[in-house]
Amino acid sequence: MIKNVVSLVTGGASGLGRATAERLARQGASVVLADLPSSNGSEVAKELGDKVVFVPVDVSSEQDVTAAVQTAKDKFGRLDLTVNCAGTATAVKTYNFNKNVAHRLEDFQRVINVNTVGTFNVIRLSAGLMGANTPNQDGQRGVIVNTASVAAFDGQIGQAAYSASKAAVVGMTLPIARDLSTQGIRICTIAPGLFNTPMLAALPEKVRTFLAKSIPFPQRLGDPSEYAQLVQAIYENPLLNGETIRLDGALRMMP
Ligand SMILES: CC(=O)CC(=O)SCCNC(=O)CCNC(=O)[C@H](O)C(C)(C)COP(=O)(O)OP(=O)(O)OC[C@H]1O[C@@H](n2cnc3c(N)ncnc32)[C@H](O)[C@@H]1OP(=O)(O)O
Ligand SMILES: NC(=O)C1=CN([C@@H]2O[C@H](COP(=O)(O)OP(=O)(O)OC[C@H]3O[C@@H](n4cnc5c(N)ncnc54)[C@H](O)[C@@H]3O)[C@@H](O)[C@H]2O)C=CC1
Repeated sequence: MIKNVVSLVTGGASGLGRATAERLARQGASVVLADLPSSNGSEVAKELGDKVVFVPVDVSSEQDVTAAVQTAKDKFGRLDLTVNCAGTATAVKTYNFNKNVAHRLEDFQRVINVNTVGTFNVIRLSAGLMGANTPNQDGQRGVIVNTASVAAFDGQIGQAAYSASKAAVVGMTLPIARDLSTQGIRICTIAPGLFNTPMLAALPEKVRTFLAKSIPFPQRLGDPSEYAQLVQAIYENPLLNGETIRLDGALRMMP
């Protein structure tokens, strides 16, 4: 079912987005791979073949995302699947009493701007192009998959900004499913646990080991291909809509 699908994958140059672009391309889908101009998206797109096109995008920019959606239309004629993987994290306490310093407001705003505003920006502009599709026999015109995090539910010390930004993605999932239902566009959110990507590699080794040991089963970091597998399952199952799915080996993060 993935063959001939036209997709847009944000954050496609690295980690979960890259694995998703790879899986889609391998099965014959076309991919608009959107990532920051500073990323290696251009090289990744070349590696993945002719049907993968890199577009430099900051997901929080209306102009950039409009250009990415337009690329899907110009190069491939339509848009069937959008996967929001672009994201950023920070780890700072709300108030550090040892240093007598408050969490910088700009850091909080930056994380919300990319993870929440950026995700919504991509959703709203993708929906416009998907709405022009001819519906399938079930009335479906398109599918959107977002990426939250288990931190939306059990954020740790230092995760106020990140957790808030991801909880907002969880929160927007049902109302957007309702908004887009008239056009037959489905939307689901994946809340990953701990995946072996460059983002997680930024955590101190001690924290990573501690976190991995706290996963009930399987007691290891997730492989990005396992995230991509769920994206495909969501695309292929017509009844999945308005839901957030934890993909975490039953992890519940400690404070
Ligand atoms: C990416 C996802 O979507 C999935 C996830 O959410 S993965 C979970 C991500 N979790 C985080 O990012 C945790 C964020 N928090 C932190 O990094 C830190 O708590 C903080 C930097 C915000 C503050 O740390 P702090 O209280 O000032 O203490 P700090 O001096 O840094 O650390 C004290 C000790 O506790 C450890 N520690 C801190 N946070 C820890 C945690 N969450 N788990 C285990 N150990 C931790 C430190 O490694 C350190 O150990 P040592 O003294 O032996 O070096
Ligand atoms: N790795 C993990 O364990 C988990 C990751 N997540 C989420 O999954 C998503 C993907 O994360 P990873 O692949 O791990 O991280 P990553 O850091 O490997 O990849 C993120 C990609 O997003 C891009 N990006 C960042 N800001 C952007 C912006 N403003 N516009 C366009 N692209 C931007 C980066 O350039 C990068 O290529 C993120 O939303 C992250 O919060 C959630 C839970 C766990």
